[in-house]
Amino acid sequence: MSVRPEEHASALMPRKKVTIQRLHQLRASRTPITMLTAYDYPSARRAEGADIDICLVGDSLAQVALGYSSTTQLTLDEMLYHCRAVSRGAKTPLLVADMPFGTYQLGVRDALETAVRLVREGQMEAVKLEGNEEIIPHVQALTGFGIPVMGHIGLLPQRHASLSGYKVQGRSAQHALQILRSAQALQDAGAFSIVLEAIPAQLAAHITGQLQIPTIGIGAGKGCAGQVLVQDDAIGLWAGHKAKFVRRFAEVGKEAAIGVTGYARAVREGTFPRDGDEGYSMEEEEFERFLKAEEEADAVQSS
Ligand SMILES: Nc1nc(=O)c2c([nH]1)NC[C@@H]1CN(c3ccc(C(=O)N[C@@H](CCC(=O)O)C(=O)O)cc3)CN21
Ligand SMILES: CC(C)C(=O)C(=O)O
Ligand SMILES: [Mg+2]
Repeated sequence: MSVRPEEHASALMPRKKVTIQRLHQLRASRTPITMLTAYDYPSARRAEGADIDICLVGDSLAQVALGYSSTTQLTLDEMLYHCRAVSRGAKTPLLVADMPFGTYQLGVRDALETAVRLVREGQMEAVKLEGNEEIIPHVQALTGFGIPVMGHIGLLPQRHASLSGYKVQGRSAQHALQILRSAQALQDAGAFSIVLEAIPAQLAAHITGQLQIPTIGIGAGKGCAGQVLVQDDAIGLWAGHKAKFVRRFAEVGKEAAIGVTGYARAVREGTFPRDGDEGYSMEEEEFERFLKAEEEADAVQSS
């Protein structure tokens, strides 16, 4: 197989920062956009190493990295802490952070304050908000001040209570139309891209065709301009619920369990560490001198 010129170049040269303009080029050339979550330095390094286009510090970290029962428990300070770690590990991908639940609902001013903190303290380059018409003023204000905004429509995990769970959205003609209108309104408000979560593939493909900005799907079929997954789902590290749209491209969780149980067993069996191996030693003569020195010091003290 021949190596395409851009692949060859990327192997030799430092990768070029992914910009919003670059995302639009990818969409125009029908090259699928890759987006993946990262919650910390090592996961960000993996995203960087795989040439991921957009690195998302998703509020899914609430469940996946912090053990909360839903994303609504996450605080802005917790999100900022993870954003800083990700920004140290991923330099090339566009860095996007979810606006945590409760950090934009109180008003446009609240949204601006949150987004400014994510950019300034969290070192993020763009923010993502879940919502439809009700967030249009927020999107207009943020983009008006030059903070790029990614929309997120369809299944909105921050609203799992009012949605009665994590369910596919837009299966009726009426609801599908509402989702299309939301997408158009978000584009008009200045969003640079929109995540489409858990909606029928036909609807996602139709919305993608109607919009100028790239759509990024999760459980939305292959007709989107790009795809996003939670990294822990993609590498088989998340042991919790597996949604229908998840594919595990590796089984890291199983490997990790083998490593941890193997370590515990070896320590208990006395096979780790081995004599001489896996440790440090000093010259036998020097150790003898040490024992003698100890003896002499003890003798001086007891006299
Ligand atoms: N590990 C992880 N991956 C995610 O994708 C994710 C999170 N956590 N946490 C925050 C939200 C929650 N998400 C979810 C959670 C569950 C389903 C789910 O189970 N959906 C059903 C659909 C059932 C239906 O209506 O037909 C499924 O069976 O896939 C979907 C998205 C997506 N986000
Ligand atoms: C799954 C993506 C779209 C997300 O919002 C998250 O990880 O929080
Ligand atoms: Mg999210």
